[in-house]
Amino acid sequence: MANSTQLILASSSPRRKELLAQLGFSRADFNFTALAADIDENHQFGESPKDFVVRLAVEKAQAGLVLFNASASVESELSTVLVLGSDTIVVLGDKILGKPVDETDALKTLSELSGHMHWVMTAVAITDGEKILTRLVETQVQFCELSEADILAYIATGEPMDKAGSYGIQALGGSFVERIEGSYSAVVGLPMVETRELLREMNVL
Ligand SMILES: Cc1cn([C@H]2C[C@H](O)[C@@H](COP(=O)(O)OP(=O)(O)OP(=O)(O)O)O2)c(=O)[nH]c1=O
Repeated sequence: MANSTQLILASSSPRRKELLAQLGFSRADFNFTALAADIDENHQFGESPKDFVVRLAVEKAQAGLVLFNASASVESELSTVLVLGSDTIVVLGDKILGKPVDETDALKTLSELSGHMHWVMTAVAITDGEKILTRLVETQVQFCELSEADILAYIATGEPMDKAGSYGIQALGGSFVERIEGSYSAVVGLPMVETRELLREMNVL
């Protein structure tokens, strides 16, 4: 990674941080800074799930750039800044399922996912302040049948509360997943292949 390029991950997700770090294996000088870019994540009336998730990834990247620039030192003003944002949603039929607002909501979501196939959509956006590149990755996930007791025991672990669709495929929630068709890393929050492509296009890797 050129010394004059600073990569920022506009995310507070520890999973995205881990996945992005894994992409730097071929560059000893690969590094990035993570900062939380809080945006309004409300769905707009009439917006398709695909447009919604891409918009949020773009807005996170743009908000991250604004935040970074606001705190940048004179030295860092001389370098190129690239900011990466990402967003994940679960889509069941025509319903968008984000993170649960509370345990009752998690129970409702997991009951709906039980025994059914849903889509996980993850978008990634990277910007240098002038251009913005995006990728959208859609993955099909089939859940096994869950009893209410299974769901309540899962909710009691606390795992669902910060995750889209109220589950984490990378942890206990993985035991509900019968099969997936698509990108595992995208379900976890950052599609590795597509993110690597974007970083290559921006000359980071
Ligand atoms: C479906 C699924 C989602 N998730 C996570 C990925 C995302 O972190 C989260 C969805 O919320 P997001 O709003 O996409 O991200 P976030 O709020 O966690 O982080 P950021 O600061 O980048 O906005 O759900 C899993 O960890 N495992 C899964 O199996």
